[in-house]
Amino acid sequence: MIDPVTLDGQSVIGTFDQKRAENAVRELLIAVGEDPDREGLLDTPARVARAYKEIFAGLWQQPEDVLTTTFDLGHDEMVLVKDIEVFSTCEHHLVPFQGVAHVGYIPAATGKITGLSKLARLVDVFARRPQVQERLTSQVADSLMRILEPRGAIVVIECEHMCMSMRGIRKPGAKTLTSAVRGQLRDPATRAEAMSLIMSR
Ligand SMILES: Nc1nc2c(ncn2[C@@H]2O[C@H](COP(=O)(O)OP(=O)(O)OP(=O)(O)O)[C@@H](O)[C@H]2O)c(=O)[nH]1
Ligand SMILES: [Zn+2]
Repeated sequence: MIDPVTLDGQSVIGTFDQKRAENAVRELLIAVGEDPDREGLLDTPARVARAYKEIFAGLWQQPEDVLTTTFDLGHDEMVLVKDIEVFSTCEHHLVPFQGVAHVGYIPAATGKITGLSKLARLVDVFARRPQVQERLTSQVADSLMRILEPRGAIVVIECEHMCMSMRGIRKPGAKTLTSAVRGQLRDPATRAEAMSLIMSR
């Protein structure tokens, strides 16, 4: 057993092991009563393992890897990117949750601004891990605060969880909203301005 390493509040114990993932998928197929040696399933363990490598690629990335481009535009008012598509995986059932993220921040007067696409890349770093929506939301906000040192940050995520739609309680269409608000965006007027931008269609 490798000692866990804590990444942004999430501990991981190693890097991706393709062979081990293939063996696990083969075992799972046997466990559900399937024949992993029938023609249609022959390549499935390797294929699923590769898919998991992609789906969980964020486990081996750091937010610093994507918030690279920073520049000083002298702009010190709110920047908000909304409706960023999110695909993540619920850590309780390993099925997807999907929706949108809205990410905003107020740069410091002399502070750093990042490229708009980097905010979407930041969401992906954390979404591509086994997740709960609350932790995903706060990881995005906390890493923005740490790396860009803005005056404030707001992250709102709206998702449908397949573990609530396709199984269990079976309530398709139910949406979970989570928010993480930091720094000056906690001020009621500033927060209200951000929320009205987020909610406007
Ligand atoms: N807070 C939170 N809960 C989540 C998230 N994703 C899934 N869950 C919940 O995690 C819980 C796991 O509950 P358990 O009782 O251990 O599992 P279960 O028997 O499969 O529960 P059901 O889904 O109610 O059938 C469920 O209530 C899920 O809805 C998430 O992102 N955040
Ligand atoms: Zn779940």
